[in-house]
Amino acid sequence: MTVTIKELTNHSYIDHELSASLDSTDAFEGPEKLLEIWFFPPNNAVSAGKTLRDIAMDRWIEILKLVKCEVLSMKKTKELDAFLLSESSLFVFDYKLTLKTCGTTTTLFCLDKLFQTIEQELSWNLHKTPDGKYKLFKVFYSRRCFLFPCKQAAIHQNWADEVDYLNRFFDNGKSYSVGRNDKSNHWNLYVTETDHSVPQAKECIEDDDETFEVLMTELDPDCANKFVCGPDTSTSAPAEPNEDKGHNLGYEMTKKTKLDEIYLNSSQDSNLSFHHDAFAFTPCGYSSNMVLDEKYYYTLHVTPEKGWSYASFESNIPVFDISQGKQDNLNVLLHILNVFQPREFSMTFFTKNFKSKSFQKILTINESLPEYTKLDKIIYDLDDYHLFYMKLQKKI
Ligand SMILES: C[S@+](CC[C@H](N)C(=O)[O-])C[C@H]1O[C@@H](n2cnc3c(N)ncnc32)[C@H](O)[C@@H]1O
Repeated sequence: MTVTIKELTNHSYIDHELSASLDSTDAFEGPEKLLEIWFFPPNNAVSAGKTLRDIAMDRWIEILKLVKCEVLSMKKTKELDAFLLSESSLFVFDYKLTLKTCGTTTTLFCLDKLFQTIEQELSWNLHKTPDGKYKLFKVFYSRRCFLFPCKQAAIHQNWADEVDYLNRFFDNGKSYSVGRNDKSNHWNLYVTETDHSVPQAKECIEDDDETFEVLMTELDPDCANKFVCGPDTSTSAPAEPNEDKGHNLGYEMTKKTKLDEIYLNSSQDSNLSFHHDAFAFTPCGYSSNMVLDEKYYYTLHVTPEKGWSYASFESNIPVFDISQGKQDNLNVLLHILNVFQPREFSMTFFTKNFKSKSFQKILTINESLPEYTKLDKIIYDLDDYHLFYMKLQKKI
């Protein structure tokens, strides 16, 4: 069950007008700001009331306006809503969300409105400290160094200002600068200490949450070209009223580059469900969300322009477990590197389970990448997560 044309007409929401009008020819900041908020612990069963997935589309549009991005389309699955944005993606689960935005978006400016919306629309009583800061289960905010920091708005121009801003909302955050600072290509992380006072079900099942991210720069020009569609010269309307050119081309790019075949479980003979949504920008650029087994996602975003080419991959799929040991993150990484062939890339892997086969495999992953030299390799023991970071460069 790899990507099928049928899925093109299977959106829960689609903005055809926006899809037809997006165009950009300026230098573009591919590297994303990544915000992940866990309002309650995983598998939380405390709240029998509304969840984040009950927030209406027009509310999300208002919240995202503050971030300076728009919703292109959305797919609802049994356990998550996957939004494809004009600048990357938003994934909304019952009690957590992941917002990934690139360009000159102002990600953190949505926090106030987001919390207000949650309190008003969902009647959640978000816990606060006496000085009015939010006590949420866990918050992550991360990004690599920007390619064009001066183009960013206000607080996003430098990490210290972003941390100050986050500290206005949370009182238990820690900030890390990961990797060499002298090369202007390190990676930053802000993470709050897990708040165990947040109410949770007595029999809350501990989740082996893991996230794998690969951030690539200086893509091979031929590989990058596969994500260029050129100026829109067509005057004809899309074949189907439920389709638009951006989504049609996104589908074709996904198929041609085999980005729908990264995980074995998305193949025909798998019994797990697979949903996808992809968009090709004019004249170039690509974004896609893929959802496996109704609750796991992987997302890819590509800025192919020469001079600032960039591609990112992020996944919360526990590949070793879900494939019953047939596939691991090395196979996933090799597939991605083959599609983009970057000159440099960094990867991060978060897991709660230090002893898992996935984490043990990741620790030596560079030994299986003979074309690349390791620049940085760092492990952090963070509260209840372990973080692995590695930066690599192609051998000349
Ligand atoms: C949104 S996509 C993917 C961004 C992503 N963060 C990445 O990894 O590169 C960005 C690519 O689409 C192109 N693009 C074209 N029109 C755009 C628009 N209206 N908004 C954002 N990107 C646009 C950009 O020039 C860039 O090549």
